[in-house]
Amino acid sequence: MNKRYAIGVDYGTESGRALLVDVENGREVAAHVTPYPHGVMDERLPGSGALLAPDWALQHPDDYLEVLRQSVPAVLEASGVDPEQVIGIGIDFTACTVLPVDEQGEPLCYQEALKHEPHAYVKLWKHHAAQEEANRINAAAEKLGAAFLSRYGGKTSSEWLVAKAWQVLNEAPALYERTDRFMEAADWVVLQMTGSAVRSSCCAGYKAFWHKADGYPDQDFFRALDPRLESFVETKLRGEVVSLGSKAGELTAEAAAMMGLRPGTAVAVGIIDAHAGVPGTGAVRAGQMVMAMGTSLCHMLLSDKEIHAEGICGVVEDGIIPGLYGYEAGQPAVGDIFGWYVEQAVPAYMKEAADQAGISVHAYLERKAAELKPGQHGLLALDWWNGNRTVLVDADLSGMIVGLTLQTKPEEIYRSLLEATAFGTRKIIDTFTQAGIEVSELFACGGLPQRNRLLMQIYADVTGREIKIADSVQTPALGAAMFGAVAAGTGRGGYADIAEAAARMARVREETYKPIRENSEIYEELYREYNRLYELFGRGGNDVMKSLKRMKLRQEEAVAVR
Ligand SMILES: Nc1ncnc2c1ncn2[C@@H]1O[C@H](COP(=O)(O)OP(=O)(O)O)[C@@H](O)[C@H]1O
Ligand SMILES: O=C(CO)[C@H](O)[C@H](O)COP(=O)(O)O
Repeated sequence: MNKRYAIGVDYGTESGRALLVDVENGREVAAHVTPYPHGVMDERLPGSGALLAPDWALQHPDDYLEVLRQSVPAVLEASGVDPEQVIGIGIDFTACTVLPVDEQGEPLCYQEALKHEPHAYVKLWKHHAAQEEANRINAAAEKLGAAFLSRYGGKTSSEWLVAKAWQVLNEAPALYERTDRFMEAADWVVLQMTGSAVRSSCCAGYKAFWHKADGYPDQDFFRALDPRLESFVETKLRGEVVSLGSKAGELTAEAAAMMGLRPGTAVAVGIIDAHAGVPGTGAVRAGQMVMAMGTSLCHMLLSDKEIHAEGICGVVEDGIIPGLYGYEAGQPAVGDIFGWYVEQAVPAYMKEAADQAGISVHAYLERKAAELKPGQHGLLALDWWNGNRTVLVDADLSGMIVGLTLQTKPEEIYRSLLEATAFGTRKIIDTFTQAGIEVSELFACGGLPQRNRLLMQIYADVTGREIKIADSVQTPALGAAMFGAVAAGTGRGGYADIAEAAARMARVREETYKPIRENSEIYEELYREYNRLYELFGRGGNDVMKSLKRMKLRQEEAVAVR
Protein backbone atom coordinates (compact mmCIF):
# COMPACT_ATOMS: atom_id res chain seq x y z
CA MET A 1 0.00 0.00 0.00
CA ASN A 2 1.16 3.56 -0.70
CA LYS A 3 2.51 5.60 2.17
CA ARG A 4 -0.26 7.32 4.11
CA TYR A 5 -0.02 10.51 6.13
CA ALA A 6 -2.17 12.43 8.57
CA ILE A 7 -1.99 16.07 9.58
CA GLY A 8 -2.49 17.33 13.12
CA VAL A 9 -3.05 21.04 13.67
CA ASP A 10 -2.32 22.22 17.20
CA TYR A 11 -3.83 25.57 18.17
CA GLY A 12 -1.90 26.92 21.17
CA THR A 13 -2.13 30.21 23.01
CA GLU A 14 0.24 32.22 20.83
CA SER A 15 0.48 30.23 17.62
CA GLY A 16 -0.82 27.29 15.63
CA ARG A 17 1.30 24.49 14.19
CA ALA A 18 0.71 21.84 11.56
CA LEU A 19 2.45 18.49 11.81
CA LEU A 20 2.56 15.97 8.97
CA VAL A 21 2.91 12.44 10.30
CA ASP A 22 3.51 9.02 8.79
CA VAL A 23 0.42 7.01 9.75
CA GLU A 24 2.30 3.72 9.82
CA ASN A 25 4.80 4.61 12.57
CA GLY A 26 4.13 8.16 13.80
CA ARG A 27 7.30 9.54 12.21
CA GLU A 28 7.05 13.32 12.14
CA VAL A 29 7.85 14.30 8.60
CA ALA A 30 7.35 18.07 8.61
CA ALA A 31 6.13 20.79 10.96
CA HIS A 32 5.36 24.46 10.50
CA VAL A 33 4.32 27.13 12.99
CA THR A 34 2.23 30.22 12.26
CA PRO A 35 2.27 32.83 15.04
CA TYR A 36 -1.18 34.39 15.35
CA PRO A 37 -0.99 37.75 13.55
CA HIS A 38 -3.13 39.41 16.27
CA GLY A 39 -1.58 37.43 19.13
CA VAL A 40 -3.38 37.47 22.47
CA MET A 41 -5.31 40.73 22.75
CA ASP A 42 -5.28 41.55 26.43
CA GLU A 43 -4.75 45.30 26.31
CA ARG A 44 -6.65 46.62 23.29
CA LEU A 45 -8.47 45.59 20.13
CA PRO A 46 -6.80 45.95 16.71
CA GLY A 47 -7.12 49.49 15.43
CA SER A 48 -8.81 50.65 18.61
CA GLY A 49 -7.60 52.93 21.35
CA ALA A 50 -10.04 51.48 23.87
CA LEU A 51 -8.35 49.61 26.67
CA LEU A 52 -9.55 46.14 27.62
CA ALA A 53 -10.27 45.62 31.29
CA PRO A 54 -7.89 43.52 33.41
CA ASP A 55 -8.42 39.75 33.08
CA TRP A 56 -9.56 40.04 29.47
CA ALA A 57 -7.87 37.85 26.84
CA LEU A 58 -9.26 37.89 23.30
CA GLN A 59 -8.24 36.49 19.93
CA HIS A 60 -9.10 37.09 16.30
CA PRO A 61 -10.69 34.05 14.58
CA ASP A 62 -9.08 34.79 11.24
CA ASP A 63 -5.73 33.96 12.87
CA TYR A 64 -6.89 30.34 13.12
CA LEU A 65 -7.60 30.24 9.37
CA GLU A 66 -4.23 31.84 8.74
CA VAL A 67 -2.66 28.74 10.34
CA LEU A 68 -4.53 26.56 7.82
CA ARG A 69 -3.56 28.88 4.95
CA GLN A 70 0.12 29.01 5.89
CA SER A 71 1.13 25.94 7.85
CA VAL A 72 -0.71 23.17 6.00
CA PRO A 73 0.69 24.06 2.53
CA ALA A 74 4.10 24.57 4.20
CA VAL A 75 4.26 21.01 5.57
CA LEU A 76 3.14 19.59 2.23
CA GLU A 77 5.80 21.54 0.43
CA ALA A 78 8.58 20.75 2.92
CA SER A 79 7.81 17.03 2.82
CA GLY A 80 6.99 16.68 -0.86
CA VAL A 81 3.99 14.54 0.16
CA ASP A 82 1.20 14.32 -2.42
CA PRO A 83 -2.09 15.65 -0.95
CA GLU A 84 -3.68 12.41 -2.20
CA GLN A 85 -1.62 10.56 0.42
CA VAL A 86 -3.04 12.64 3.29
CA ILE A 87 -5.88 10.47 4.57
CA GLY A 88 -7.05 12.54 7.52
CA ILE A 89 -6.69 15.72 9.51
CA GLY A 90 -7.36 16.38 13.18
CA ILE A 91 -7.18 19.56 15.21
CA ASP A 92 -6.62 20.29 18.87
CA PHE A 93 -7.28 23.62 20.51
CA THR A 94 -6.84 25.50 23.76
CA ALA A 95 -10.17 25.52 25.53
CA CYS A 96 -12.55 26.91 26.52
CA THR A 97 -11.82 29.32 23.71
CA VAL A 98 -15.22 30.49 22.54
CA LEU A 99 -16.73 32.87 20.02
CA PRO A 100 -20.14 34.23 19.08
CA VAL A 101 -21.22 33.54 15.49
CA ASP A 102 -24.18 34.47 13.26
CA GLU A 103 -26.57 32.15 11.39
CA GLN A 104 -23.92 31.39 8.75
CA GLY A 105 -21.26 30.62 11.33
CA GLU A 106 -19.50 33.94 10.63
CA PRO A 107 -17.82 35.41 13.71
CA LEU A 108 -19.62 38.54 14.88
CA CYS A 109 -16.34 40.46 15.02
CA TYR A 110 -16.18 40.24 11.18
CA GLN A 111 -19.15 42.61 11.01
CA GLU A 112 -18.05 46.21 10.38
CA ALA A 113 -20.49 47.53 12.98
CA LEU A 114 -19.10 45.24 15.67
CA LYS A 115 -15.40 45.34 15.08
CA HIS A 116 -14.86 47.71 18.00
CA GLU A 117 -17.01 45.63 20.35
CA PRO A 118 -14.74 43.45 22.54
CA HIS A 119 -17.52 40.92 23.21
CA ALA A 120 -17.74 40.16 19.47
CA TYR A 121 -14.27 38.54 19.54
CA VAL A 122 -13.03 35.13 20.63
CA LYS A 123 -12.66 34.81 24.40
CA LEU A 124 -9.44 32.88 24.91
CA TRP A 125 -9.23 30.14 27.57
CA LYS A 126 -7.38 32.50 29.88
CA HIS A 127 -9.97 35.28 29.69
CA HIS A 128 -10.75 35.47 33.40
CA ALA A 129 -13.21 38.35 33.46
CA ALA A 130 -16.27 36.15 33.99
CA GLN A 131 -15.38 35.25 37.58
CA GLU A 132 -18.49 37.01 38.89
CA GLU A 133 -20.66 34.85 36.59
CA ALA A 134 -18.78 31.70 37.60
CA ASN A 135 -19.33 32.51 41.27
CA ARG A 136 -23.06 32.93 40.62
CA ILE A 137 -23.21 29.66 38.63
CA ASN A 138 -21.52 27.85 41.52
CA ALA A 139 -23.83 29.38 44.13
CA ALA A 140 -26.96 28.57 42.09
CA ALA A 141 -25.84 25.02 41.30
CA GLU A 142 -25.07 24.39 44.94
CA LYS A 143 -28.39 25.83 46.10
CA LEU A 144 -30.38 23.79 43.58
CA GLY A 145 -28.32 20.65 44.18
CA ALA A 146 -27.52 20.51 40.45
CA ALA A 147 -26.10 17.08 39.64
CA PHE A 148 -23.47 18.36 37.25
CA LEU A 149 -21.60 20.33 39.91
CA SER A 150 -20.04 17.30 41.56
CA ARG A 151 -18.54 16.17 38.23
CA TYR A 152 -16.47 19.36 38.31
CA GLY A 153 -15.30 18.95 41.87
CA GLY A 154 -17.97 21.24 43.35
CA LYS A 155 -16.95 24.40 41.48
CA THR A 156 -17.04 25.52 37.89
CA SER A 157 -14.54 27.92 36.37
CA SER A 158 -14.67 31.42 34.94
CA GLU A 159 -12.73 29.99 31.99
CA TRP A 160 -15.71 27.91 30.86
CA LEU A 161 -18.36 28.47 28.27
CA VAL A 162 -21.49 29.30 30.26
CA ALA A 163 -19.72 31.89 32.43
CA LYS A 164 -18.21 33.53 29.36
CA ALA A 165 -21.51 33.58 27.42
CA TRP A 166 -23.35 34.94 30.44
CA GLN A 167 -20.76 37.72 30.71
CA VAL A 168 -21.70 38.68 27.12
CA LEU A 169 -25.37 38.74 28.08
CA ASN A 170 -24.70 40.87 31.16
CA GLU A 171 -22.37 43.38 29.56
CA ALA A 172 -23.50 43.45 25.92
CA PRO A 173 -27.11 42.19 25.82
CA ALA A 174 -27.71 43.44 22.25
CA LEU A 175 -24.70 41.49 21.00
CA TYR A 176 -25.92 38.43 22.88
CA GLU A 177 -29.22 38.77 21.02
CA ARG A 178 -27.39 38.95 17.68
CA THR A 179 -25.42 35.80 18.54
CA ASP A 180 -26.88 32.82 16.76
CA ARG A 181 -24.59 30.37 18.58
CA PHE A 182 -21.57 30.30 20.85
CA MET A 183 -18.98 27.91 19.47
CA GLU A 184 -15.77 26.48 20.84
CA ALA A 185 -13.00 27.61 18.51
CA ALA A 186 -12.15 23.92 17.92
CA ASP A 187 -15.67 23.33 16.59
CA TRP A 188 -15.65 26.56 14.61
CA VAL A 189 -12.46 25.60 12.75
CA VAL A 190 -13.94 22.14 12.02
CA LEU A 191 -17.02 23.96 10.67
CA GLN A 192 -14.79 26.07 8.40
CA MET A 193 -13.13 22.92 7.09
CA THR A 194 -16.19 20.70 6.65
CA GLY A 195 -19.32 22.85 6.71
CA SER A 196 -20.51 20.62 9.53
CA ALA A 197 -21.46 22.31 12.83
CA VAL A 198 -20.84 19.44 15.23
CA ARG A 199 -19.71 19.94 18.81
CA SER A 200 -16.83 17.96 20.26
CA SER A 201 -17.82 15.77 23.23
CA CYS A 202 -14.44 16.62 24.75
CA CYS A 203 -14.98 20.40 24.68
CA ALA A 204 -18.67 20.14 25.62
CA GLY A 205 -17.92 17.71 28.45
CA TYR A 206 -15.04 19.56 30.08
CA LYS A 207 -16.07 23.12 29.35
CA ALA A 208 -19.87 23.32 28.92
CA PHE A 209 -21.35 20.99 31.59
CA TRP A 210 -22.40 18.37 29.02
CA HIS A 211 -22.70 14.74 30.13
CA LYS A 212 -22.91 11.65 27.94
CA ALA A 213 -26.05 10.30 29.64
CA ASP A 214 -27.64 13.47 31.07
CA GLY A 215 -26.84 16.03 28.35
CA TYR A 216 -26.63 19.68 29.46
CA PRO A 217 -28.25 21.04 32.65
CA ASP A 218 -31.97 21.62 32.12
CA GLN A 219 -33.98 24.79 31.50
CA ASP A 220 -34.92 25.11 35.18
CA PHE A 221 -31.28 25.49 36.06
CA PHE A 222 -30.64 28.12 33.39
CA ARG A 223 -33.84 29.99 34.30
CA ALA A 224 -32.76 30.06 37.93
CA LEU A 225 -29.43 31.57 36.84
CA ASP A 226 -31.09 34.25 34.76
CA PRO A 227 -34.54 34.08 33.10
CA ARG A 228 -32.94 35.35 29.87
CA LEU A 229 -30.80 32.18 29.78
CA GLU A 230 -33.76 29.77 29.98
CA SER A 231 -33.35 28.40 26.46
CA PHE A 232 -29.60 28.97 26.23
CA VAL A 233 -28.86 25.32 25.38
CA GLU A 234 -31.65 24.95 22.80
CA THR A 235 -30.70 28.19 21.03
CA LYS A 236 -27.11 29.28 21.58
CA LEU A 237 -25.61 25.80 22.03
CA ARG A 238 -27.38 24.16 19.09
CA GLY A 239 -25.44 21.41 17.33
CA GLU A 240 -25.05 17.68 17.80
CA VAL A 241 -22.44 16.67 20.37
CA VAL A 242 -20.26 14.06 18.67
CA SER A 243 -17.82 11.65 20.32
CA LEU A 244 -14.09 11.91 20.10
CA GLY A 245 -12.71 9.45 17.61
CA SER A 246 -15.52 10.18 15.15
CA LYS A 247 -15.26 11.81 11.79
CA ALA A 248 -16.75 15.31 11.84
CA GLY A 249 -16.96 15.50 8.06
CA GLU A 250 -14.82 15.91 4.98
CA LEU A 251 -12.89 18.86 3.61
CA THR A 252 -15.08 21.03 1.41
CA ALA A 253 -13.73 22.10 -1.98
CA GLU A 254 -13.22 25.63 -0.67
CA ALA A 255 -11.35 24.56 2.46
CA ALA A 256 -9.28 22.05 0.49
CA ALA A 257 -8.22 24.80 -1.94
CA MET A 258 -7.27 27.05 0.98
CA MET A 259 -5.13 24.32 2.55
CA GLY A 260 -3.70 22.67 -0.56
CA LEU A 261 -5.37 19.34 0.25
CA ARG A 262 -7.86 17.12 -1.57
CA PRO A 263 -11.60 17.76 -1.12
CA GLY A 264 -13.14 14.84 0.76
CA THR A 265 -10.17 14.34 3.14
CA ALA A 266 -11.50 13.04 6.47
CA VAL A 267 -11.64 15.59 9.32
CA ALA A 268 -11.81 14.41 12.92
CA VAL A 269 -13.95 15.90 15.68
CA GLY A 270 -11.78 18.50 17.51
CA ILE A 271 -10.14 17.82 20.85
CA ILE A 272 -8.73 20.06 23.60
CA ASP A 273 -4.96 20.56 23.17
CA ALA A 274 -3.82 19.11 26.46
CA HIS A 275 -6.10 16.10 26.00
CA ALA A 276 -4.66 15.36 22.56
CA GLY A 277 -1.28 15.03 24.24
CA VAL A 278 -2.50 11.91 26.08
CA PRO A 279 -2.60 9.53 23.10
CA GLY A 280 0.26 11.62 21.64
CA THR A 281 2.34 10.37 24.57
CA GLY A 282 1.05 6.82 24.16
CA ALA A 283 -1.10 6.80 27.31
CA VAL A 284 -4.33 4.88 26.76
CA ARG A 285 -4.74 2.86 29.99
CA ALA A 286 -6.36 3.46 33.39
CA GLY A 287 -3.98 4.86 36.03
CA GLN A 288 -1.84 6.77 33.54
CA MET A 289 -1.51 10.53 34.10
CA VAL A 290 -0.11 12.85 31.46
CA MET A 291 1.11 16.34 32.34
CA ALA A 292 1.00 18.72 29.38
CA MET A 293 3.62 21.23 30.48
CA GLY A 294 3.88 24.57 28.71
CA THR A 295 2.42 28.00 29.32
CA SER A 296 0.01 26.25 31.66
CA LEU A 297 -0.01 22.72 32.99
CA CYS A 298 -2.91 20.35 32.43
CA HIS A 299 -3.04 17.01 34.24
CA MET A 300 -5.02 14.35 32.46
CA LEU A 301 -5.71 11.09 34.22
CA LEU A 302 -7.31 7.98 32.73
CA SER A 303 -9.44 5.78 34.94
CA ASP A 304 -12.04 3.04 34.76
CA LYS A 305 -13.90 4.61 37.70
CA GLU A 306 -16.07 7.68 37.92
CA ILE A 307 -15.44 9.37 41.25
CA HIS A 308 -16.40 12.94 42.00
CA ALA A 309 -13.57 14.60 43.91
CA GLU A 310 -13.42 18.09 45.37
CA GLY A 311 -11.59 20.56 43.16
CA ILE A 312 -10.97 18.28 40.19
CA CYS A 313 -11.81 20.32 37.07
CA GLY A 314 -13.84 17.61 35.43
CA VAL A 315 -14.48 13.97 34.72
CA VAL A 316 -15.89 13.04 31.33
CA GLU A 317 -16.69 9.56 30.12
CA ASP A 318 -14.86 8.98 26.80
CA GLY A 319 -13.50 12.53 27.29
CA ILE A 320 -9.95 11.65 26.23
CA ILE A 321 -9.80 7.96 25.34
CA PRO A 322 -13.10 6.33 24.36
CA GLY A 323 -13.97 3.60 26.88
CA LEU A 324 -12.34 5.30 29.88
CA TYR A 325 -13.16 8.17 32.19
CA GLY A 326 -10.87 11.13 31.59
CA TYR A 327 -10.12 13.41 34.54
CA GLU A 328 -8.70 16.87 34.06
CA ALA A 329 -6.96 19.09 36.55
CA GLY A 330 -4.58 21.94 35.98
CA GLN A 331 -2.46 24.93 36.86
CA PRO A 332 -3.31 27.98 34.72
CA ALA A 333 0.26 29.31 34.76
CA VAL A 334 3.51 27.36 34.85
CA GLY A 335 5.84 28.33 31.96
CA ASP A 336 4.06 31.69 32.04
CA ILE A 337 5.35 32.29 35.59
CA PHE A 338 8.93 31.55 34.59
CA GLY A 339 8.43 33.70 31.49
CA TRP A 340 7.04 36.53 33.63
CA TYR A 341 10.09 36.39 35.88
CA VAL A 342 12.54 36.39 32.97
CA GLU A 343 10.77 39.20 31.14
CA GLN A 344 9.63 41.42 34.00
CA ALA A 345 11.89 40.92 36.95
CA VAL A 346 15.33 39.49 36.12
CA PRO A 347 18.03 42.13 36.67
CA ALA A 348 20.02 43.33 33.69
CA TYR A 349 23.28 41.83 34.98
CA MET A 350 21.80 38.33 34.70
CA LYS A 351 20.75 38.98 31.14
CA GLU A 352 24.26 40.14 30.32
CA ALA A 353 25.74 37.05 31.97
CA ALA A 354 23.41 34.83 29.93
CA ASP A 355 24.43 36.68 26.77
CA GLN A 356 28.07 36.22 27.58
CA ALA A 357 27.53 32.51 28.20
CA GLY A 358 25.75 32.38 24.86
CA ILE A 359 22.57 30.83 26.32
CA SER A 360 19.03 32.01 27.03
CA VAL A 361 18.18 33.71 30.30
CA HIS A 362 16.05 30.66 31.23
CA ALA A 363 18.97 28.33 30.58
CA TYR A 364 21.33 30.56 32.56
CA LEU A 365 18.98 30.75 35.53
CA GLU A 366 18.47 27.00 35.35
CA ARG A 367 22.23 26.41 35.39
CA LYS A 368 22.72 28.66 38.44
CA ALA A 369 19.64 27.34 40.23
CA ALA A 370 20.82 23.75 39.74
CA GLU A 371 23.84 24.54 41.92
CA LEU A 372 21.52 25.02 44.90
CA LYS A 373 20.31 22.27 47.19
CA PRO A 374 16.57 22.01 47.90
CA GLY A 375 15.65 24.42 50.68
CA GLN A 376 18.98 26.27 50.50
CA HIS A 377 17.41 29.50 49.26
CA GLY A 378 15.03 29.77 52.22
CA LEU A 379 12.13 30.66 49.91
CA LEU A 380 8.67 29.30 49.34
CA ALA A 381 6.27 30.50 46.66
CA LEU A 382 2.59 30.02 45.88
CA ASP A 383 2.11 29.36 42.16
CA TRP A 384 -1.07 31.39 41.65
CA TRP A 385 0.20 34.04 39.23
CA ASN A 386 -2.84 33.32 37.03
CA GLY A 387 -5.20 32.20 39.76
CA ASN A 388 -5.71 28.63 40.94
CA ARG A 389 -7.54 26.14 38.75
CA THR A 390 -7.19 23.00 40.86
CA VAL A 391 -8.19 22.44 43.62
CA LEU A 392 -9.35 25.88 44.72
CA VAL A 393 -10.86 26.92 41.37
CA ASP A 394 -10.43 30.61 41.97
CA ALA A 395 -9.10 33.00 39.34
CA ASP A 396 -8.91 35.86 41.86
CA LEU A 397 -6.03 34.31 43.81
CA SER A 398 -2.53 35.60 43.09
CA GLY A 399 1.10 34.62 43.57
CA MET A 400 3.44 35.15 46.50
CA ILE A 401 7.00 34.46 47.61
CA VAL A 402 7.86 34.13 51.30
CA GLY A 403 11.38 34.35 52.71
CA LEU A 404 12.88 37.13 50.58
CA THR A 405 15.86 38.89 52.17
CA LEU A 406 18.51 41.39 51.10
CA GLN A 407 20.70 38.41 50.19
CA THR A 408 18.18 36.73 47.84
CA LYS A 409 19.58 36.06 44.36
CA PRO A 410 17.66 35.87 41.04
CA GLU A 411 18.43 32.17 40.56
CA GLU A 412 17.02 31.48 44.03
CA ILE A 413 13.77 33.17 43.13
CA TYR A 414 13.71 31.27 39.83
CA ARG A 415 14.21 27.97 41.61
CA SER A 416 11.48 28.79 44.14
CA LEU A 417 9.10 29.43 41.23
CA LEU A 418 9.95 26.09 39.59
CA GLU A 419 9.37 24.39 42.96
CA ALA A 420 6.08 26.20 43.59
CA THR A 421 4.63 24.79 40.38
CA ALA A 422 5.85 21.31 41.35
CA PHE A 423 4.12 21.64 44.73
CA GLY A 424 0.96 22.68 42.90
CA THR A 425 1.17 19.47 40.87
CA ARG A 426 1.84 17.38 43.99
CA LYS A 427 -1.30 18.86 45.55
CA ILE A 428 -3.29 17.76 42.51
CA ILE A 429 -1.89 14.21 42.52
CA ASP A 430 -2.59 13.94 46.26
CA THR A 431 -6.15 15.13 45.69
CA PHE A 432 -6.72 12.36 43.14
CA THR A 433 -5.17 9.60 45.21
CA GLN A 434 -6.94 10.68 48.40
CA ALA A 435 -10.22 10.48 46.48
CA GLY A 436 -9.41 6.89 45.49
CA ILE A 437 -8.43 7.55 41.88
CA GLU A 438 -5.17 5.74 41.29
CA VAL A 439 -2.20 7.43 39.62
CA SER A 440 0.11 4.56 38.68
CA GLU A 441 2.28 6.09 35.98
CA LEU A 442 3.34 9.68 35.31
CA PHE A 443 4.17 11.05 31.86
CA ALA A 444 5.11 14.55 30.73
CA CYS A 445 4.80 16.19 27.36
CA GLY A 446 4.78 19.75 26.01
CA GLY A 447 7.54 22.33 25.60
CA LEU A 448 8.89 22.44 29.17
CA PRO A 449 10.21 18.86 29.55
CA GLN A 450 12.36 19.51 26.48
CA ARG A 451 13.70 22.80 27.77
CA ASN A 452 14.37 22.55 31.48
CA ARG A 453 15.95 19.44 33.04
CA LEU A 454 16.09 20.99 36.50
CA LEU A 455 12.36 21.57 36.40
CA MET A 456 11.70 17.92 35.56
CA GLN A 457 14.05 16.65 38.29
CA ILE A 458 12.27 18.89 40.80
CA TYR A 459 8.91 17.47 39.69
CA ALA A 460 10.23 13.91 40.18
CA ASP A 461 11.65 14.81 43.61
CA VAL A 462 8.54 16.66 44.78
CA THR A 463 6.07 14.02 43.58
CA GLY A 464 8.35 11.11 44.56
CA ARG A 465 7.53 9.50 41.21
CA GLU A 466 9.38 8.52 38.08
CA ILE A 467 8.42 10.72 35.12
CA LYS A 468 8.47 9.40 31.56
CA ILE A 469 8.88 11.93 28.78
CA ALA A 470 7.05 11.82 25.47
CA ASP A 471 9.37 11.22 22.55
CA SER A 472 7.53 13.72 20.40
CA VAL A 473 8.10 17.39 21.08
CA GLN A 474 4.68 18.16 19.67
CA THR A 475 2.43 15.60 21.31
CA PRO A 476 -0.86 17.52 20.98
CA ALA A 477 -0.32 17.84 17.22
CA LEU A 478 0.69 14.17 17.04
CA GLY A 479 -2.42 13.17 19.03
CA ALA A 480 -4.57 15.31 16.73
CA ALA A 481 -3.00 13.64 13.69
CA MET A 482 -3.81 10.24 15.25
CA PHE A 483 -7.46 11.27 15.53
CA GLY A 484 -7.21 12.27 11.86
CA ALA A 485 -5.99 8.75 11.03
CA VAL A 486 -8.87 7.27 13.04
CA ALA A 487 -11.39 9.55 11.29
CA ALA A 488 -10.09 8.25 7.94
CA GLY A 489 -10.87 4.70 9.07
CA THR A 490 -9.26 1.38 8.21
CA GLY A 491 -10.73 1.43 4.72
CA ARG A 492 -8.39 4.29 3.81
CA GLY A 493 -5.41 2.86 5.66
CA GLY A 494 -6.12 4.58 9.00
CA TYR A 495 -6.92 2.98 12.35
CA ALA A 496 -10.03 1.52 13.94
CA ASP A 497 -9.58 3.38 17.22
CA ILE A 498 -7.25 5.70 19.08
CA ALA A 499 -5.68 2.95 21.22
CA GLU A 500 -4.55 1.17 18.07
CA ALA A 501 -3.26 4.43 16.59
CA ALA A 502 -1.34 5.24 19.81
CA ALA A 503 0.24 1.78 19.91
CA ARG A 504 1.65 2.35 16.41
CA MET A 505 2.30 6.07 16.35
CA ALA A 506 3.39 7.22 19.88
CA ARG A 507 6.34 6.43 22.16
CA VAL A 508 8.24 7.72 25.20
CA ARG A 509 11.97 8.39 25.53
CA GLU A 510 14.29 5.87 27.09
CA GLU A 511 15.61 8.38 29.59
CA THR A 512 13.27 9.10 32.52
CA TYR A 513 13.48 11.35 35.61
CA LYS A 514 13.66 9.42 38.88
CA PRO A 515 13.26 10.94 42.34
CA ILE A 516 16.49 11.50 44.34
CA ARG A 517 15.80 10.35 47.88
CA GLU A 518 17.66 13.14 49.78
CA ASN A 519 15.92 15.80 47.70
CA SER A 520 12.51 14.21 48.18
CA GLU A 521 12.98 14.22 51.95
CA ILE A 522 13.64 17.97 52.05
CA TYR A 523 10.78 18.61 49.63
CA GLU A 524 8.45 16.64 51.90
CA GLU A 525 9.17 19.21 54.62
CA LEU A 526 8.81 22.15 52.25
CA TYR A 527 5.55 20.72 50.89
CA ARG A 528 4.11 20.73 54.41
CA GLU A 529 4.91 24.44 54.61
CA TYR A 530 3.45 24.96 51.11
CA ASN A 531 0.24 23.35 52.35
CA ARG A 532 0.13 25.71 55.31
CA LEU A 533 0.41 28.73 53.01
CA TYR A 534 -2.09 27.14 50.63
CA GLU A 535 -4.71 26.78 53.33
CA LEU A 536 -4.02 30.17 54.82
CA PHE A 537 -4.30 32.18 51.61
CA GLY A 538 -6.50 29.83 49.60
CA ARG A 539 -9.35 29.09 51.94
CA GLY A 540 -8.44 30.06 55.48
CA GLY A 541 -10.83 32.99 55.52
CA ASN A 542 -7.83 35.20 54.78
CA ASP A 543 -8.93 37.26 51.80
CA VAL A 544 -5.91 39.52 51.48
CA MET A 545 -5.36 38.53 47.82
CA LYS A 546 -8.96 39.28 46.92
CA SER A 547 -8.97 42.55 48.76
CA LEU A 548 -5.82 43.66 46.88
CA LYS A 549 -7.45 42.68 43.62
CA ARG A 550 -10.61 44.64 44.42
CA MET A 551 -8.50 47.69 45.21
CA LYS A 552 -6.56 47.30 41.94
CA LEU A 553 -9.78 47.08 39.91
CA ARG A 554 -11.25 50.08 41.69
CA GLN A 555 -8.19 52.21 41.04
CA GLU A 556 -7.86 51.07 37.44
CA GLU A 557 -11.48 51.99 36.81
CA ALA A 558 -10.90 55.39 38.38
CA VAL A 559 -7.93 55.97 36.05
CA ALA A 560 -9.95 54.82 33.00
CA VAL A 561 -12.83 57.20 33.84
CA ARG A 562 -10.40 60.11 34.20
N1 LIG B 1 14.06 27.03 29.49
C1 LIG B 1 12.85 27.29 29.99
N2 LIG B 1 12.55 26.98 31.25
C2 LIG B 1 11.36 27.22 31.79
N3 LIG B 1 10.33 27.79 31.10
C3 LIG B 1 10.55 28.12 29.84
C4 LIG B 1 11.82 27.91 29.20
N4 LIG B 1 11.72 28.35 27.93
C5 LIG B 1 10.45 28.82 27.77
N5 LIG B 1 9.75 28.69 28.90
C6 LIG B 1 8.32 29.01 29.13
O1 LIG B 1 7.60 27.96 28.47
C7 LIG B 1 6.34 28.46 27.99
C8 LIG B 1 6.10 27.99 26.55
O2 LIG B 1 5.88 26.62 26.55
P1 LIG B 1 5.42 25.85 25.24
O3 LIG B 1 5.18 24.44 25.61
O4 LIG B 1 6.41 26.11 24.18
O5 LIG B 1 4.14 26.65 24.82
P2 LIG B 1 2.56 26.40 24.85
O6 LIG B 1 2.15 26.03 26.22
O7 LIG B 1 1.97 27.74 24.46
O8 LIG B 1 2.30 25.33 23.85
C9 LIG B 1 6.42 29.97 28.07
O9 LIG B 1 5.52 30.34 29.10
C10 LIG B 1 7.86 30.28 28.47
O10 LIG B 1 7.92 31.34 29.39
O1 LIG C 1 -7.62 24.70 29.74
C1 LIG C 1 -7.03 24.19 28.85
C2 LIG C 1 -7.18 22.76 28.63
O2 LIG C 1 -8.22 22.25 29.38
C3 LIG C 1 -6.21 25.02 27.93
O3 LIG C 1 -6.34 24.54 26.64
C4 LIG C 1 -4.82 25.06 28.32
O4 LIG C 1 -4.65 25.39 29.66
C5 LIG C 1 -4.02 25.99 27.41
O5 LIG C 1 -2.80 25.46 27.44
P1 LIG C 1 -1.48 25.87 26.69
O6 LIG C 1 -1.58 27.29 26.23
O7 LIG C 1 -0.44 25.63 27.74
O8 LIG C 1 -1.39 24.92 25.54
